[in-house]
Amino acid sequence: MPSMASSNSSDAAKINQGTKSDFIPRRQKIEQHRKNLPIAAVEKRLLEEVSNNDVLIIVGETGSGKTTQLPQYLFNGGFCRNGGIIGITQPRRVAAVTVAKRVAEECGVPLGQKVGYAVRFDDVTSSSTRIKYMTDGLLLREALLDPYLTKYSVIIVDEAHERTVHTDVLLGLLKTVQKTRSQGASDMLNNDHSKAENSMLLAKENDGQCTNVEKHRRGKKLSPLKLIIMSASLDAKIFSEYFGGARAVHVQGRQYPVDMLYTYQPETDYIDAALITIFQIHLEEGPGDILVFLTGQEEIESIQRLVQERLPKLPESKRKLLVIPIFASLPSEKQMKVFMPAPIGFRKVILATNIAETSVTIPGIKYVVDPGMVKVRTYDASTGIEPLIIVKTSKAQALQRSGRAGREGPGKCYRLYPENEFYKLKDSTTPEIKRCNLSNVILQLKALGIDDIVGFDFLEEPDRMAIIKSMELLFLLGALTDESKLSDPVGHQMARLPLDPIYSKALIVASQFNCLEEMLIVVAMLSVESIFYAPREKLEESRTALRSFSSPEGDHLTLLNVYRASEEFFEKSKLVSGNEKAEKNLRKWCKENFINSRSLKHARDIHSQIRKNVEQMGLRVTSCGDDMLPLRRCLAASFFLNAALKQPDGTYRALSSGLMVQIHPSSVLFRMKPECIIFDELVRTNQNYVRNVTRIDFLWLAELAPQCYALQE
Ligand SMILES: Nc1ncnc2c1ncn2[C@@H]1O[C@H](COP(=O)(O)OP(=O)(O)OP(=O)(O)O)[C@@H](O)[C@H]1O
Repeated sequence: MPSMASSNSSDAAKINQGTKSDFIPRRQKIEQHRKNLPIAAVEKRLLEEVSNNDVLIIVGETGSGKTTQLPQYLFNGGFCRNGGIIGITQPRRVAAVTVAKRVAEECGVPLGQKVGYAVRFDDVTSSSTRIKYMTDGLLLREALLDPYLTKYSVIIVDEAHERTVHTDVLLGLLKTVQKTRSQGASDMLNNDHSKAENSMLLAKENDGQCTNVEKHRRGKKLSPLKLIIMSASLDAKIFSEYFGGARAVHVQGRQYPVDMLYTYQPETDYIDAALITIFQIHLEEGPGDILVFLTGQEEIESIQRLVQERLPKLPESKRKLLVIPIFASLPSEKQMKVFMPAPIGFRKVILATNIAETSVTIPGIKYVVDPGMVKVRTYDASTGIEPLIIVKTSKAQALQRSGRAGREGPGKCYRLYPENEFYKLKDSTTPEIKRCNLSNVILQLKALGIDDIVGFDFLEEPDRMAIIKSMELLFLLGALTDESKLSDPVGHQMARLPLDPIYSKALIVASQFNCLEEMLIVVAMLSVESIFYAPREKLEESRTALRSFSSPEGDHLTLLNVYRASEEFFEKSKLVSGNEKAEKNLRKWCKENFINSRSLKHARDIHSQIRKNVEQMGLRVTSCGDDMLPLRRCLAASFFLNAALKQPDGTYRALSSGLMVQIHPSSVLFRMKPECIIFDELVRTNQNYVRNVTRIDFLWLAELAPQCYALQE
C-alpha cells in the first residue's frame, strides 16, 4: 500500500456547507447552493468589469462557480438584450454537454431552450437559446459560416490554460473579430470599399446567388463583442499581454477544502499504486465515490479487470464497488454513465483519462487518485510522425484534477508521487499548437480567408517547420493551389468535413471512384479505437474469429467486412425481433466474434453523421459492390503519403519520410508482407510500426499521385 503524507496545502476557505435536510425540494437546494458559491459574492463586481472591459480575464479556483454561474449572471445582467447569445467554449465535449445540462436545471428550463449545447455531430440548441456551451473546435467551424460570429454578444473561452490548438487559434480569430465588430457595421457600410461590396452583394442577392454569409454581410449592423477568458490555473499575464494589457480579475475562495496526500517515496509502478489506493480508500475511508486519472483506454480496461478480479476476495459486505470507465473514444451515452448516481449502498470508482480533468462536476466524487501521468500526442515535423507518449502532468493539470473533489463537500486528493515532485512539475502544459500536425488548422484558417499563416497573430507561434510541412501535405493532397490558396472545389470540400484531411480527401476521391459507400464505412471504422479485442486467455479463439472477417488485401477491407457483417446480422435480427432486441443481439454477436461492441456502435454513429455531411455537400454516394479494386485504388490515391515498399530483409521503407517501419502484429498482412502497402498510422513503441495496412500496386502511386511519385520512377 503506498504510504501517504497529508499536506495542508489546501488554503481553501470552508464555507457553510449547510446541514439542511434532504427533504428540501431540489430547486430550493440548487438556489441555496448557487448562493453559497464563492463567485456569488462578486456577481455585481463581475458584471461591472464585463461592462467596462471588452476583454476580461477571470482566474478563480476550481469549483468556485465560473463555468456555471457567470453566463447566468451575464444573461440576467442584460447581455443577451437584442437577441445576442452568450457562447462558452470548452476544450472537451463531455464538459460542454454536462455543464449545459446542469445550467439548464439551475435555470429550471428544458435543455435546448434558453440553455443548450453544440458539439461535433450533436446540436441541442434552438432559436431561443441564449446560453450556449460548445467545444472550441465547434466555434471555429461556426466561424466558417459566420465570420464575424454575429449571433454572439459575449464569448467566454473557458479552461484557456489547456491551450488546445483550437483555443489558441480561436483566440487569434476572436481578436480580429472583436476589432472588426467594435469598429461597427456603420463604419463598414460607410467606407467606399464596403459600399461597393454592398451593392455587388445586393445585385447577387437579387439574382438569387447570394450565400448566407454574403446575405449577412450585406447591410448587417455589427455590434461589439465582449470576450472573457477564464480558467482556474491560468497564467493571466500571457493572455493579458496578447490582448494589449487586458484586465485580469481573480475570484477568491473555494467551495470546499480538499486534503492533499502524497506518497513518501516515488512509485515505480503507478498502475499498481493506483489499484492499491482504490482499495485502501474503499476499505478505510467513509462514503464517497472515487475518481482515478489514467492515461488511456488500455490502462483503464486493465485496472477495471484487476479491480473486478479482486472484488470477490473481499468480505461480502465490501464488494459493492462499481467500476465505470470514461475515455474519449467511448460513445457518449456510455460516457454519461459516470454522471449517474451509484445504486444505493454501492461506491463508484470512475476510471478516467484527462477527459474528466477540467470543468466537469461528477456528482458523488469525494476522492481523487492522481498518478500524475498523461498521454499526449507529439509531432515530429521532419518525419511527419505523431507519436503518443506518456509524460508527467503539469502543475496546472494536477490542480485541475484535485479540483474534481471538493465540489459537493470536503474531499481528498491522493497524488501518487512525493510532495517535492509536485514543485518540480512544469507550471503549465506545452501548448498543443507547438506539438501537433497543423494541417487541419491551416485548412480551417485558409477557409476563413486567412491566407498568410506565418503572419497570423498566434498567441504563441507554432514551429515554422511544422507550418511548412503541414502546408506541403495539404498541397500534395490537392487542398492548396500553387499560390497556397484553398483549391476549388477540393480544398473547400475538405475544409467542410470535420475529419483529418487525409480522411476527407479519401471521401472526396471515393465519390469519383464510385466507392463512397465503402469509404464512408472505412473512415468511420478508422475513427474509433480498437474494433477487435483479444483477451489473453482466449487468444486462439479470437484469432479464429478475426480470420473469418479478414481480407487478403488488408485491414481496411477487413474492417469493411466486419461492418457489413454486423449490419447484415443487425438487419436480420431486427426483422425477427424488433429494434431493441436486435441491439441486444448485436452486442452478443460482437462478444462471440471478439469485436468491441462499444467501438462498433461508435463507428456506426460516426458513419451516419459523415454520410449526412457528404450528402449535404452533394457528393455521390455509390457502391463498388463486391469489386474491391476501386476501393484499394482510392486508398492509394488518398493515403499515398503513407506508402511503404518492402525491403529485402522483410521490413518496409516509408516512401515519404524514408523511415524504416514494420507491419504491426495486429495487421492481417503481418505475415503476408506484400510488396507495396499504404497505412493509416505510424506508431512508435520500441519499433516503428504501421497499423491498418492495405496492399496496393506500386505503379498506382505514380498514376494516382504523380505530384508525389512521378519523379521517383
Ligand atoms: N452537474 C453538476 N451536479 C452537481 N453539482 C454541480 C454540477 N455542476 C456544477 N455543480 C456545482 O457547482 C459548483 C461550481 O461549478 P463550476 O463548474 O461553475 O465551477 P468552476 O469554477 O467553473 O470550476 P472549474 O474551474 O473546475 O471548471 C461545483 O463545485 C459543484 O458544486
